[in-house]
Amino acid sequence: MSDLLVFGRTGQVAMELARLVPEARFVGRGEADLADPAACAAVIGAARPAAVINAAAYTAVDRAESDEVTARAVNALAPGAMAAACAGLGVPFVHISTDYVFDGSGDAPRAEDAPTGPLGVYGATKLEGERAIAASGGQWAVLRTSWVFSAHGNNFVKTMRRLGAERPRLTIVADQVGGPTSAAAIAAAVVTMARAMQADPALGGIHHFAGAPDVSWADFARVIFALSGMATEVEEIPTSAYPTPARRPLNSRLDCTAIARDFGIARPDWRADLAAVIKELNA
Ligand SMILES: NC(=O)C1=CN([C@@H]2O[C@H](COP(=O)(O)OP(=O)(O)OC[C@H]3O[C@@H](n4cnc5c(N)ncnc54)[C@H](OP(=O)(O)O)[C@@H]3O)[C@@H](O)[C@H]2O)C=CC1
Ligand SMILES: Cc1cn([C@H]2C[C@H](O)[C@@H](COP(=O)(O)OP(=O)(O)O[C@H]3O[C@@H](C)C(=O)[C@@H](O)[C@H]3O)O2)c(=O)[nH]c1=O
Ligand SMILES: [Mg+2]
Repeated sequence: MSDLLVFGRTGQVAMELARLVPEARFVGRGEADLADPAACAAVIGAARPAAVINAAAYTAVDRAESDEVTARAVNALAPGAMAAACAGLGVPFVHISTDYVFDGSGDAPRAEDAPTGPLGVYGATKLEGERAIAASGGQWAVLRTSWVFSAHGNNFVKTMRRLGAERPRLTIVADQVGGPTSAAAIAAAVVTMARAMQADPALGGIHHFAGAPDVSWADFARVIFALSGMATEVEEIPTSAYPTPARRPLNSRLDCTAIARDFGIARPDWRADLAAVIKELNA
């Protein structure tokens, strides 16, 4: 896709997009700061791309609690401005959102129309972004995903390998359950969606996409250590024993049937993707 414009250069998903569609135009912070929504719209207006993917966001969940103004500009106002600019050009806009728009109650996987109820500023501003995009009147899609990992940037896999190398035993929450998702699988999904939307103007809307099977962070950590050949022990703790500025949902399970039906995209097995990422980290 040579006429594709991507917001983000250095993030996990942006880096995987650069591998997948190197011919796309990648817009970094130096070219458009998402704290300045009008600047983002101006970049789209000047470039006149055939489709836009937004892979940039304010993802520091705890920091967002004390930095709400910036988090809102980046996660809500800028995506809204991007979607409006795409609507003006009549081109598809694909955005990425999060399991943190939900309150995490119960233990059933959530469908796209399940009631939202973010527990913190990050989730609340991401939800505001979804709503601003939906109000744009153009052709848009929002991919809600969870627990992203890759060989680049900050993520739980890299944190575990760093902490596990320093300590024989780690305490990890076992009552938060979700689907770890590789940035590579997300990149492939959003490119597939953008292409399909170009071909069919009726396609779009919110779609859930997460790796399978669902696991707790503690179980995820155990597989990270096993595949890394590390002997680090995992002690299971409840969320109440791991206080953080932002509350996090306990149940992050996403029902991913709609994306299979509408776009032919299946849930990726995170264990296979994790093995590939660990191989890359070891190389
Ligand atoms: N990480 C996760 O676990 C999850 C992420 N998501 C969503 O997936 C998407 C991609 O996330 P991921 O790849 O992990 O994100 P990362 O945190 O790895 O990267 C974020 C990207 O956004 C850019 N960015 C942040 N602030 C600004 C700004 N003010 N102006 C311009 N660029 C900015 C960063 O640039 P710079 O390097 O210059 O700061 C970076 O390229 C996001 O929408 C996120 O909300 C959804 C579920 C889980
Ligand atoms: C480092 C560490 C974390 N934890 C817990 C904290 C948290 O509940 C869980 C995961 O830690 P993280 O810092 O990766 O959590 P967090 O940054 O909140 O991850 C989230 O990021 C945003 C951007 C999303 O959209 C979500 O899908 C999710 O991936 O593990 C432990 O229990 N022990 C530890 O030693
Ligand atoms: Mg984090």
